[in-house]
Amino acid sequence: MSDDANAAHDTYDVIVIGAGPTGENVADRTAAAGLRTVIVESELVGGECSYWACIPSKALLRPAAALRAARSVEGARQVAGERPVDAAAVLARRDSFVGDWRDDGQVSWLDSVGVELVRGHARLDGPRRVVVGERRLTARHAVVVCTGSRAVVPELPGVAAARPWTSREATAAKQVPGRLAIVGGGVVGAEMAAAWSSLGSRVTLLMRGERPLPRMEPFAGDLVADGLREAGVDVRPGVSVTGLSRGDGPVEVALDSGDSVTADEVLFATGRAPRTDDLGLETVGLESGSWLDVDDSLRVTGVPDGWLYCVGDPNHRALLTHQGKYQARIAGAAIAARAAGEPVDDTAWGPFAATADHAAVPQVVFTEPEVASVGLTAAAAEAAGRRYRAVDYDLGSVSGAALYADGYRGQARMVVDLADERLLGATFVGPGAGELLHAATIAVTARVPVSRLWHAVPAFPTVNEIWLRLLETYRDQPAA
Ligand SMILES: Cc1cc2nc3c(=O)[nH]c(=O)nc-3n(C[C@H](O)[C@H](O)[C@H](O)COP(=O)(O)OP(=O)(O)OC[C@H]3O[C@@H](n4cnc5c(N)ncnc54)[C@H](O)[C@@H]3O)c2cc1C
Ligand SMILES: NC(=O)c1ccc[n+]([C@@H]2O[C@H](COP(=O)([O-])OP(=O)(O)OC[C@H]3O[C@@H](n4cnc5c(N)ncnc54)[C@H](O)[C@@H]3O)[C@@H](O)[C@H]2O)c1
Repeated sequence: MSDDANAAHDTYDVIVIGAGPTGENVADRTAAAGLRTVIVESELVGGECSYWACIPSKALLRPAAALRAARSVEGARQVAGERPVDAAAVLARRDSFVGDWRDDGQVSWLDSVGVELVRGHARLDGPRRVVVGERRLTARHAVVVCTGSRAVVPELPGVAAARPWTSREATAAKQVPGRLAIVGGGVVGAEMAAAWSSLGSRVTLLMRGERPLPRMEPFAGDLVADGLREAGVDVRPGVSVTGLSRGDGPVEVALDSGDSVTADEVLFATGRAPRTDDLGLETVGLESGSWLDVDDSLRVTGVPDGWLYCVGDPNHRALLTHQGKYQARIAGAAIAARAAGEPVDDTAWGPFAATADHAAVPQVVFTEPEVASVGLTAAAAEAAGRRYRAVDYDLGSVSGAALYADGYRGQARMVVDLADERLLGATFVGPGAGELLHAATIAVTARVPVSRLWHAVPAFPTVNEIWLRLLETYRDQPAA
């Protein structure tokens, strides 16, 4: 092939960097719109979510949840018995969910939707240009950064020699450590404490704040802390790690209280950083290693001609797979419309605006009890200066919950905007609460008036009857 032919071959309509769930979805959308699309991946097609995050973590958590569900119903309890999960079988099931860390299945899918794959580390090299090893790719319409995030480990004395786990090792470990210390009480810390304690580790959860899950309603963190303690986790709020030491044996984790914790492994679950270093951002006037600001059509702000997009974790809007995939659908539609010279109206809630990122982000934390939330918490509504009312109800007191599990314990809250009596947010905590969430997501997204929610009748006897109780409480008990 002549040099000219090679150059033409490496010109695409759209170049996507990173084949995690968000990159795959952008590429799928632009290819479906008839745009010649290439995706570049430096590790495994499927990204963090498929191999070291969502999928393996949920695979580790689910068997213990199933066993607890059986044990919480008289009649089934007697058959389920007292034994813990079979750790080897749980790890083997996890391995099968991650395809033994091989990406053949996802590569075939890319092929089936007409997206070309280039393996290697991509770097920007000026406007619309991307370099991958020897290959130089050029984009006619858009380059989309979908590079995800990585775990942040704080720089503490002795941390490197302690060989700490991050979320990667915590989701991929092949052996159950006898003792596991976890630093950080966010979502990863809480879920991994639940998972590894169910697999037989003696877990100590160290957190600086009062309770786990500090961004959620306080009752959520309190109920999760109770659940973890009942599962045998040593939950220690209000402590900071000051240093670590490790020789050939266990690791010693020193605390500001003067105490220390001895463990076989230590996991740092202390937040994420964007994978935007070593990406050539400086060649297009952006700061290397920074989170990338985007508009609602996911275009990076401050880049002339609007050819650069960023979808998923590195735009820092919501570090969640489903939200990144939503952004991918929006960005894909906007890229295709702009490429076709069609007008892109990015009015809120239109096809080219990721408006839900600002108003209705759902999340489920798969601990015992589960936490399911969408929209604003009461504290966030307060901080946003909204006139709101928080309505609380004991989730365990609805008939559906009593039938679902003996002694069902849980709590629900809805946050109502008093300006127009529509939902701003909702949180449900309890066994299986994740499955309650989507009705709330629809109510918050569609801004359904409370008066109309009265007509949305929950089936009897399901846990969804909580909606009726929350609405009755809102109607019958005037705000304090
Ligand atoms: C332990 C854990 C559990 C989680 N559980 C959930 C959950 O249950 N539900 C949920 O919604 N979210 C969950 N998350 C969050 C979720 O994993 C992320 O939000 C999601 O993976 C983001 O997708 P992404 O496509 O933006 O990035 P990623 O999945 O990180 O994919 C990015 C891809 O880009 C590639 N890449 C990076 N730089 C380059 C480059 N320069 N060149 C080429 N390729 C590159 C990477 O190799 C990677 O494959 C969890 C996170 C963690 C850590
Ligand atoms: N089920 C899910 O939806 C799910 C599961 C896991 C992760 N995720 C996503 O992944 C992202 C990352 O999760 P994460 O738990 O790593 O981050 P996070 O930001 O949720 O929590 C990190 C916690 O570590 C604490 N921390 C930071 N530095 C510390 C230090 N030096 N010492 C002690 N504590 C420290 C922070 O105060 C915070 O509470 C989250 O944004 C979450 O949305 C989602």
